[in-house]
Order: sequence, then C-alpha cells, then structure tokens
Amino acid sequence: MSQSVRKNLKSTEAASVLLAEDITVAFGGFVAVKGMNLKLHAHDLHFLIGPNGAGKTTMLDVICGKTKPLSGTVRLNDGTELTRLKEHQIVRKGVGRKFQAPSIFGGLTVQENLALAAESQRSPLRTLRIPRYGKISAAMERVIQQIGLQDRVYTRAGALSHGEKQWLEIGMLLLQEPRVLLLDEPVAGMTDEETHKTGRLLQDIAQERSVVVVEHDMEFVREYAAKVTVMHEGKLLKEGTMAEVQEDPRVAEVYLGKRRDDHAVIATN
Ligand SMILES: Nc1ncnc2c1ncn2[C@@H]1O[C@H](COP(=O)(O)OP(=O)(O)OP(=O)(O)O)[C@@H](O)[C@H]1O
Repeated sequence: MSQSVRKNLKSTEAASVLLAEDITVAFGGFVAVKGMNLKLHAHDLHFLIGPNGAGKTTMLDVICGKTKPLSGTVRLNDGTELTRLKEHQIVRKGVGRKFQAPSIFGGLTVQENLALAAESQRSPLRTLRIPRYGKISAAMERVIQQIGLQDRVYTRAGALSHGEKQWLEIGMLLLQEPRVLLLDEPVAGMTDEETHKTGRLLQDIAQERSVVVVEHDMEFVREYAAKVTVMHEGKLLKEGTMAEVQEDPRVAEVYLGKRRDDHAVIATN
C-alpha cells in the first residue's frame, strides 16, 4: 500500500465519529432491523432513505437509546458503548435527536426556550427553573444567528411559523453541543423557501458536526445529501453519493415497486 493511500485511510478512520454494528431490533416477534451497519463521519450531511417501514426511524431510535437492540453495538470513536447507556446519558455524550414534531414550549419566547436548553446542558436537574430574564449568552447569540431567528428572539414560540419552530428546536439542540445530530424528516410540511433554508442550515451545521437525516423528500436529498444510505426491509441496501445510489437498479426497484404505498419515488432522471 502506498504511503498516500495509507494516509488517506488513516484520516478517514480518524474522522469517523460513531459506528453502529450488526444492529438487530425486534418488536415482539417482528424483526424491524436485521444486522444493520451505519458509520457516521465528522462533517457529513448523511441521509438515511428507504421505503416506508424500512427501519430508518428505528435506527435513529437505537442510536439515541430510545430503543434497545436485540443485538449489536453503537460506539462513539472514543470507545464509549452507547448501547449500554440510558437516553439522557447518550445526550450528554453528544448525541442530539430531533423528532418530527417540534418539542418546544409555545408559551415561552424564543430566547426562553434557548435559555432552557442551555440551562439543561449545564445542569439537567435545574431544567424546571425557567430562565425568563432575557439574557443572551454568546453561545445563544451565535445559535440565533445560525438558525436565522434574529428578528424573533422575544416572540412567543407558539406564534412562530412551522419552519421557525423547527429551526428553534434545532437551535435548542445545538446549544447542547452535539457531536452527532439526528433528525427525522425535518422539512416535512415546510414551504419551498423554508425547505431550502433548512438545507443550508444543515449544511452549515455539518461543517462542525455529523448530521444524520431520515428523509422522504427526494428532491431535498438530491440537493443537500453528501452521503446517502438506503435501507430496505431492515437491512442496508446501498450506500454512496446520491448519484451512485440512483444508479443502482435495486434501489429503483424497491422504490418503484412500492410506488403505490410509498409517499416518495426516487426518480432517476
Ligand atoms: N414500537 C413498535 N412496535 C411494533 N412495531 C414497530 C414499532 N416501531 C416500529 N415498528 C415497525 O418496524 C418497522 C420499521 O419501522 P420504522 O418506523 O423504523 O420504519 P421507517 O423506515 O422509519 O418508516 P417510515 O418511513 O414510514 O417512517 C415498521 O414495520 C414498523 O411498523
């Protein structure tokens, strides 16, 4: 092996932040995920796609500790085995999870929601004390700029648009300084403009973190994915760039074959 090839392999290894190996998940007698592997790298905007029921959300649930696998391990690159930890411990190890519905406090302002997230990062036992004093830390200021809510800082979160609520929740997760950010269909229900703003936001976040997105909107995936993993019936079907994935006839087949019951078709044009 040449020195440059060895050096490249080494740097690829160094950039890996999380490794899920041989994950199997069963719900009662039904095996939803079967021996799935997933490797996440720093600075990746990594999309997880596949037909309905492929096991995508279950994989995110396993990584964040919401679901315990029957077998397999999830490890951070420092060796920490996440599969042995509880959900709140996994958050503190730097894995943030955003669910489809935003879980913000509608009666609190944008600033108060962000302050609450920052406070819970500092001391999880103090989350019941809602900071209402309007103070904006440097970290909060940076996040507000990043999520583009500068003009909404003192607006009640309940009065925000759907897109703004999603960005606020992403901002709350960013204040917890995650190494890995997991998002489930973040652009569902967004306008085209909000969708593009979210795409650019995720690209920006991926400059510093590993971002994993479960997504059905193929136009969005095509435009913003750096890497794509296709799951089908609980297994890894294909991994690569969107172009590589689209060229694989097996991928077209699982989508086109399920055109009727799937709300996304992976057009290959
Ligand atoms: N808690 C549960 N109990 C029983 N079955 C479940 C549970 N959670 C998921 N499943 C099943 O496991 C399979 C995989 O579900 P999962 O939500 O991971 O798929 P997905 O790829 O995210 O699908 P979608 O794109 O429709 O959200 C599905 O058949 C689903 O019905």
